[in-house]
Amino acid sequence: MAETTPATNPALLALRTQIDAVDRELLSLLNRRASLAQEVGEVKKKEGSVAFRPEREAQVIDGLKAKNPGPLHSDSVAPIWREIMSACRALETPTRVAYLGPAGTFSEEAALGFFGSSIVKVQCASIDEVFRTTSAGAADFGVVPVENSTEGVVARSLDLFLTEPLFIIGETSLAVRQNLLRKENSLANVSAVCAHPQALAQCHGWLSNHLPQVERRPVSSNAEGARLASLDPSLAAIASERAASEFGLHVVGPAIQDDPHNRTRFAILTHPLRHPQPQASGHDCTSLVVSVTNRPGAVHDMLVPLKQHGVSMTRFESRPARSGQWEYYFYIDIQGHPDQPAVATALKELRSVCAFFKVLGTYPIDVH
Ligand SMILES: O=C(O)C(=O)C[C@]1(C(=O)O)C=C[C@@H](O)C=C1
Repeated sequence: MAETTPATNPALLALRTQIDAVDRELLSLLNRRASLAQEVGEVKKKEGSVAFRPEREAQVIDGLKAKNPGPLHSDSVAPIWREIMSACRALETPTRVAYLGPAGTFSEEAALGFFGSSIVKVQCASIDEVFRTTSAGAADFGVVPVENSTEGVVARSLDLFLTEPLFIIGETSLAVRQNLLRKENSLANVSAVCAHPQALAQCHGWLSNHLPQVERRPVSSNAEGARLASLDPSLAAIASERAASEFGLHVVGPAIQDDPHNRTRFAILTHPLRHPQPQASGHDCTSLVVSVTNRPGAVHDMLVPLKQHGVSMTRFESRPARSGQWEYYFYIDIQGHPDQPAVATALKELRSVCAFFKVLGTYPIDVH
C-alpha cells in the first residue's frame, strides 16, 4: 500500500537527509553553472554571436554520456542536461520556437525534447505557418515533422524546404504512441474519429478492426482533434497521452498505432541571416536536395562522388518535381560536415553533376 503517514523508519529518514544535502549542493552547482552561462552570454553579445550552439550542446551531452559511471542510466543524461542547458540558455536570451500546435501535439513534445522547457512557445496552425513564422523572424527556430517510420515522408515539409529560405540546424526523433481518446470512457457510439491524416494512416489496422463503420475525419493536428472531441462527446480523437490530460479526455484505446516501433523524425529550422550553420561537432549529418536531368545512369553518376570519397549516405528519398516530365527531387542525408575535406570534395563533385543542388543544412546527429 502507498505510504500515507510521515516516514518514521530511521534508515529512510537518514537517507532522505543525505538526499536533501546533495540537492542543496546540486542547486549551488547549477547556479554556478548558470552564472558562467550568463558570462558566456555577455561575451557572445560583445562579439555579436548567437546564444544557441547545437554543436556545443551535443558535445556536452555526448561527453557526459561517455563518462557516466552510473548508477544513473545513460539514457537519463541527455534529457537532464538538455533541461539544464535550456535554463542556462534562457539566461542568455529567450529562444522562440514555432511548431504545429495547439498544446499537446507531438511537434510540441519534439520542440521541448530538443530545446528543453525554457523556451517561448510559438504555436502555429499548420506546417506552412511554422515555415512562414520562422522565415519572417517571429520565431528564432521552427520544428517540423519530416518522416514517420510507418507512413514515410511528410511531403509538405519536404516541399517547403525547396521554396523557403530556411536551413536545418538540428534533428530529433520521437517514439510516437497514438491513443484513442474520448470524453466518454467507452468505445460505443462513436460518430467520427478526428485526427491528422498521418495519425489516421498510422492506426488504419486498429480502426478497421475496432471501429470499421466509423467515419475517419482528417483535421489539421491531433491536438485539434482532441480539442474537438472535448467539445462533442460523440467524437473520438487519436492523439498523445499529453493531449488526453490537456483536454480532459479518457484513453479508451491505448497504443493503437499499427507499428509498435512507430517513430517520427523532426527537423529544426532557422533563417541563415539570424543563425550561422552549426560548427562540426564530430558526429554530424548534412542534408541536401538535388535533381539531375532525366537520362540513363544520371542517378548512378550522381552518387559516384559519395562512394569515391568514402562518404556514407544515410537517407535517399525522391519527390516528384511537378514538371510533368517524370522528373524528381532527391532528398539525401550524408554523414559528416563540409569542414571535413572528403565531404567538401564529394559535395563539390556532386554539385557539378546536378541540375539543381541545395544544401538544406549541416547539424549534429540526434544525441537523445
Ligand atoms: O557554451 C556556450 O556557448 C553556452 O552558451 C553555454 C550553453 C550551456 O548551458 O552549456 C548554453 C547554450 C548554448 O546553446 C550552449 C551551451
